Amino acid sequence: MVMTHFSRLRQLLLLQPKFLSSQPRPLRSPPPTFLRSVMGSSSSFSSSSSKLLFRQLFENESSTFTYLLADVSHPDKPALLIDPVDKTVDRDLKLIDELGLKLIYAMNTHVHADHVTGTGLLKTKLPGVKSVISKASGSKADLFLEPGDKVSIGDIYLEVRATPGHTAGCVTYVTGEGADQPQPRMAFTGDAVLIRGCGRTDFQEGSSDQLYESVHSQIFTLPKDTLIYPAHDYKGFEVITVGEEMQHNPRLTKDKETFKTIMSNLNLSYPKMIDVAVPANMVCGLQDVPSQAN
Ligand SMILES: N[C@@H](CCC(=O)N[C@@H](CSS)C(=O)NCC(=O)O)C(=O)O
Ligand SMILES: [Fe+2]
Repeated sequence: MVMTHFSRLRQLLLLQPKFLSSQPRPLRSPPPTFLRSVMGSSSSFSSSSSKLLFRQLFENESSTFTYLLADVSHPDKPALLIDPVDKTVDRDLKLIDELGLKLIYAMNTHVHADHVTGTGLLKTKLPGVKSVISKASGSKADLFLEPGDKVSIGDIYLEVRATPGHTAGCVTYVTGEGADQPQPRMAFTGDAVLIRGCGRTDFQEGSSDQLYESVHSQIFTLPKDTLIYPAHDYKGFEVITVGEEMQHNPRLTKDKETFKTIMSNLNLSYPKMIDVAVPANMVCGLQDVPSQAN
């Protein structure tokens, strides 16, 4: 499904009329607080916005972060997942059930090369969930995003920024601007920016020139206190700020030519699962079930 633009203020929420409401918000009990805790592969923390529920989850084999966001002040508690992994779908669904959330969107930042996305599996287990990816990815999904699009759950939204370079279709999702939105802002950078690193650029139409431009124009221009949540971590980090990464990223702080030299000398071996993962992820992770691969 290709969506049209309306002043780039379009929100995917419009496709979910039940979440459109002009009614005043019902009075509710004191807002829940979500204190930071690091327990196994899951963590959460408080936001100045009482309506955001946030969880950072980890998949050990591919070192992938999955993010759960929900608007818990909305009666339906609408939720979305960013970069779910097939192997941890049951964990994610159990958590969603325990928290009483309604999963609306299963989103990817890009076509992953190292693991199979959980979006297709989520759709089979929770019919009604919409898979979401950038139009530029060329992958199958229910909803295709373009730069400037907004994905809403309740009153919270994610803005889509094109950050190609690791792959041609990479996007970064940034929480909305404004008093009503989570502060500080949060940027889900996929593999564009990793903490003290960045995504490799040697396959999937990767380009170090493009990645450098993407990061410097779309991510390092965000407020310095913006929290960066990457798709992977190989070094024991969980979250960092834009300001800190602008100062300490060993690759992206360099000038572009030095960056390109660094990137062409990484000498990384290909991800073990690349030959399985990329074809699977081009069809939402369900290459063997074509009728459900959207
Ligand atoms: N060893 C892992 C793959 C590690 C890898 O290549 N990671 C990617 C992100 S997943 S496409 C990457 O961009 N790494 C950058 C870096 O500097 O490490 C496996 O076999 O799966
Ligand atoms: Fe990747």
